[in-house]
Amino acid sequence: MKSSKKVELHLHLEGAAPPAFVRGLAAEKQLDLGGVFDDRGRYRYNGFKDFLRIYEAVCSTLQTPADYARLLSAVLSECGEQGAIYVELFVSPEFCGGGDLFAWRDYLGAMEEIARAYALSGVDSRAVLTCIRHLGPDRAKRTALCAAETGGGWVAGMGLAGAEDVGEARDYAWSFDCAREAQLGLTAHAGEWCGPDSIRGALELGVTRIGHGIRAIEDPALVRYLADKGILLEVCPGANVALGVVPNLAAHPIARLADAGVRVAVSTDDPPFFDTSLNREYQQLADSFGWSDPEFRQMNLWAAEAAFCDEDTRNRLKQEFT
Ligand SMILES: O=c1[nH]cnc2c1ncn2[C@@H]1O[C@H](CO)[C@@H](O)[C@H]1O
Repeated sequence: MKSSKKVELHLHLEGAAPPAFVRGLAAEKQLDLGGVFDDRGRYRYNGFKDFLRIYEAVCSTLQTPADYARLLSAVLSECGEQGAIYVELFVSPEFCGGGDLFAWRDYLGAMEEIARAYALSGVDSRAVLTCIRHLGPDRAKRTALCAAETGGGWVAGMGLAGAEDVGEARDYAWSFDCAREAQLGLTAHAGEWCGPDSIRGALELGVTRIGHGIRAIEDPALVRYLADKGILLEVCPGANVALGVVPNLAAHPIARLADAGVRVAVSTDDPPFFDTSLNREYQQLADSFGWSDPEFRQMNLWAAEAAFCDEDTRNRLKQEFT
C-alpha cells in the first residue's frame, strides 16, 4: 500500500497545514492563536462548528502570497511522501486577499510557481476555488469571478464548502453558472452533514462530483441516480469518523456505495485535523473492507476520470491505473 501511486481529489489547502508550520507562522507574526492547539500540539476542536472556527483561526496566520507559497510547498511535499501523483486542492480566494481579484492574482502567481516545481518532480496538482457557504452567496460571487478570470491553468475547478446547513445550494447558482461558462469543473460539499436532499440540491448546480456525499446511502433512488450518471463521490472516511458523522470505519457507507455502482474516490480532507494521511486511509480501508490493489486501482481510475485536469494529464493518470 505504502508506495502505491494515488490520486487525491479532496484536500483543503489550509486544512492540510501541519500544526508546526502554523505555529511557526504565528510566532513570526507574533499572533496569539489561543486555544487552537491541545497540550500535545495538535489542532483542538469540539465538533464541526468548532472545527470551522479553528480552521479560520489557522487561516489568520496565512497573510501573504509568500505564506501561501510556503504552505503549498509543505503540503505538496507531504502529498508526495504519501504516494500522490495528482492532487486537487481546495483554495479559497476569501482567505487569499479577501476575495479581491487583483490580490488573488498575486497569491495565485506565488502558488503556481510552487505547483510547477512539484509537477516536475512528479506531484501534479490543480486548484479548485472554493466558495465558503457560511459566508453567503454574495461573497461566493467574488470567488466565482476569481475562478472565471484565472481559470484554465492551475485553477481547474470551483467548489462549495463550509457549513452545509446554511441556506440552499440554489443560492449559489449564479456562481456555479459563472464557473461553468468559464469551463471549470464543478463540485460541491453535500451529504456530509445534511441528508440526500442536500445532494439533490448540489446536483442541480451542475456538479459532476460531490464532496463527501455519503448520506446518499439513505436514499436508494439517489444511489441509483449517482451510479447511472457516473457522479463521483469524494469520500473522506477518516474525516467522517473524526467528526462523528459515522461511529467507526466499519459502519462507513463507502463500501456499500461502491458495491451499488457509485464511483467513489478516497481523500483526506484536512489530514492533520483528523489525524490521518493517504496511506493511513488506504490501510484502514484494507483492514475494514478487505480492499487491496484491484479496488484501489479502480478507485484511482475513477478519480482520474473525474479529475478537473486537461485530457493529456487525464490520459497519463489513467495509464497509471489500467
Ligand atoms: O470537511 C469539511 N466539510 C465542510 N467544509 C470544510 C471541511 N473541511 C474544510 N472545510 C471548509 O472549507 C473551506 C476552505 O476550503 C473553509 O471554509 C473550511 O471551513
